Amino acid sequence: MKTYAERLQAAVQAKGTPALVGLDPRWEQLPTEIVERARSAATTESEVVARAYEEFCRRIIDIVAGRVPAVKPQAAFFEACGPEGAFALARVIRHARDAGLIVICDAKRGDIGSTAEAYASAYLAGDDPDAAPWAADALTINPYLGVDTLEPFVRTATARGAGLYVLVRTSNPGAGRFQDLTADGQTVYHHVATAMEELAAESAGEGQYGAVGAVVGATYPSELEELRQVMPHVPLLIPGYGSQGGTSADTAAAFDEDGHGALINSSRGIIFAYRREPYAEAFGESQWEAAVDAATRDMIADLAANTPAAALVANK
Ligand SMILES: O=C(O)c1cc(=O)[nH]c(=O)n1[C@@H]1O[C@H](COP(=O)(O)O)[C@@H](O)[C@H]1O
Repeated sequence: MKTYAERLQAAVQAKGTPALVGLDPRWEQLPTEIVERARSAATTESEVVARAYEEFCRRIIDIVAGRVPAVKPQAAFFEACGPEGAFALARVIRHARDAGLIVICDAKRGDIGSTAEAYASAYLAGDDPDAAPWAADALTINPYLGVDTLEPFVRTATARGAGLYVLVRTSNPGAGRFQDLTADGQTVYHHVATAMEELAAESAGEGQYGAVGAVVGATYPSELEELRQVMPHVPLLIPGYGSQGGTSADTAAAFDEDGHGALINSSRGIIFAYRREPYAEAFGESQWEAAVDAATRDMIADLAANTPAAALVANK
């Protein structure tokens, strides 16, 4: 069995980019053709929405699978349409895995240890897609309940070759209200980072990166720089690029000199590219898939031009 870090590194190297496409389907922004097809095929409103989300995400996966190493389905949007949404999410994850992509399920779970165990076995399939019903390679985790609640996730991840991304310094405007509080002379996020580094170093073995990753927002570049120093064994997931204002240069400190160590996520900026310039003018809604492809290529080029991810292209 390969570890998550090994599989991730191979996927990033093969595609030559750390770009991560976020699958955040939003009803009001879906192309009309998809909405209409779903309406004609389903009866209840939640069936219509779930069917539309599934088709939209499958088609995005088909476009980006040749270009990027990973996708990040956002569970919230699927959960919002009830049981049909849960089935749709499971099928979208499968489809992405069948397309050879690493799948990070963004469900931000976290609970007392015995409950965390159930979450871990539900989501963390790791190397074997049949090992869990939501067959993800990795899962986002909320660490607020304490390190003991992370241990069941770490055990399952290590046993199955799966990964975790623990919220350390989030991208939202209010992130600092709790995360920047200081205790024992350090910020709360710094304490969380120190604990994640210990867990990652334990699971890294001989390798540079472990199974325990961290989420750090692109919208806080100086915190990102600090956190990369604190967590040398921790693979990073960086949201906030694009729609939230983070730039490629803001993410540069996340990478090692070979261009590994971080995935940079963009969700709305890619999947709804047809709704914003320059893609709206160039493609429009009728060519929304071409807009997705162009926005993905532009993001890949931007990361290669302004971050150490350039080394991935050179070594491809
Ligand atoms: O865990 C995450 O992915 C996450 C953490 C964070 O600090 N900020 C953040 O935006 N996210 C997620 O990343 C995605 C960002 O979407 P866009 O702003 O559309 O690129 C959403 O699915 C968010 O839930």
